[in-house]
Amino acid sequence: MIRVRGLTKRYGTVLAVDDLTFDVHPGVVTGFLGPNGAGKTTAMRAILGLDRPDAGEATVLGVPYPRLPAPMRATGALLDAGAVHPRRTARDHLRCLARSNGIPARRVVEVLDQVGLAAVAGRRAGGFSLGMRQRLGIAAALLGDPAVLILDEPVNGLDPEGIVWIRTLLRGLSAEGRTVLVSSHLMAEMALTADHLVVVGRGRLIAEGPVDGFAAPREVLVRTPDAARLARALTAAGATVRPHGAAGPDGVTAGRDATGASGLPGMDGMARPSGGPGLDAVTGEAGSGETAGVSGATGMGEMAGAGGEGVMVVIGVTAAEVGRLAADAGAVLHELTPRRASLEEAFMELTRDSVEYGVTEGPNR
Ligand SMILES: Nc1ncnc2c1ncn2[C@@H]1O[C@H](COP(=O)(O)OP(=O)(O)OP(=O)(O)O)[C@@H](O)[C@H]1O
Repeated sequence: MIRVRGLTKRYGTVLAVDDLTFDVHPGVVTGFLGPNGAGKTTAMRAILGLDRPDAGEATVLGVPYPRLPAPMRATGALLDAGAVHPRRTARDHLRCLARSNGIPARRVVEVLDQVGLAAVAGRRAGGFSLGMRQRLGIAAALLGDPAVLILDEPVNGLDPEGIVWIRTLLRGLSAEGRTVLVSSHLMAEMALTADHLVVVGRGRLIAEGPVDGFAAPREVLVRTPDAARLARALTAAGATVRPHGAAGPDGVTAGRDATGASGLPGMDGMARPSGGPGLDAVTGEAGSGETAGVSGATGMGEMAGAGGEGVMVVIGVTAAEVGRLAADAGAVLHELTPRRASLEEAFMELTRDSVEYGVTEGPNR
C-alpha cells in the first residue's frame, strides 16, 4: 500500500507537485496518468525518498520509504531505464544490485528469464535498445520480489509485443496481491492495463477512480429525415439532443464548456465529459456560443443536411428508447447507432488545461 498525503514539491518557481493526495492499494494496478510535466515522476521520486517534499508525506507499507528496513525487497522501482553502467552486462548489473541489497543470486537468473533477457544477459547494457533497457530496468525492479512496484512509463520504447508483455506482467503481479503504481501519459494504454486511475495535471489531482468510471456514458447517433419532430419527442422524454459534429469530439468539448474546464474535481468531473448535467447545460437554451441554437427541439432545422436528413447525437436514453420514441412520433430513422466517446478523448478533455506544452488554438491565445 502506498499513501500520499498533501504531497507538494517545488523546483524554484515551478510547483511540480501540488498538494497531491491518493492511495495505491494492493491487488490492483493503479495507473498514474497525466500529460507531460504533470508531476508524475516528481511524485514517484518523492514516494521513493529521492526528493524531499516541501510539504506533505508519502508512505510505503506504512512508513516513509527511507525507513523501510530492506527497501529493494519491499519496493521495486523503475524510474530511469538509462541509469545502467554501459560497459556492464545485464547479468552483472543485476548481480551487483542483488549483492548490495542482500538478494540471493538465483533471483538474477529468474528475473532475466521473466523479462525475456536471458539470451542477451551476457551483452553490455550500453548496446541495448531502449526497449531492452526498459526490460532490464523492470528486471531490477523485480529483483527483490517486492510487495510494491513503482514504474515510471515502463512501456516507453517497447514495441507492441513488449507493451502486451508488460500489461500481462503488471496484471499478473497485482493478481498476486502486490501494489502496482504505473505512470503513463497514454490513456488508451492505461485503460487496458490499470484497474484504477489517478489523473494529474500541473501537479494537482484532477480525477481518481476505477477505470470504468472514466468511460463516457453511451450516446446514440441518429440519422433521420424528421429531425425536428424526433428531437422534440426525445427532448420531451428527457434526452439531450445536439447536431452531430457541433462541438468537436462528441461529448468531450461539451463537458469542458459546461464545467468551466480545468481542474475537474474527482469522479463527478470525470462523468461530465460524456453527458449528465454538463451536457444538459451545453445543449440548454443558454448554451455556449459553439452550440447555441441546438437545444432540444429548437434549431433542429440546422441538423437537416442534404435531402432534409438530419444527423444528431442523443444522450440520456438508449438506442432502443430512441427507436420507440421515433415510432411513437412517426419519425423515420435511417440510422440508429449506439456509441461511446473514447477514453482517450475523455482524458484529453480532463487534462486539456493542464498540458504544459500544447498547440495554441488561435492568434490571441
Ligand atoms: N529537477 C528539476 N528541476 C526543475 N524543474 C523540474 C525538475 N524536475 C521536474 N521539473 C519540472 O516539474 C514539472 C513536473 O515534472 P515531472 O517530470 O515530474 O512531470 P511528469 O508528469 O513526469 O512528465 P513527463 O511525462 O514528461 O515525464 C515540470 O514542469 C518539470 O519541468
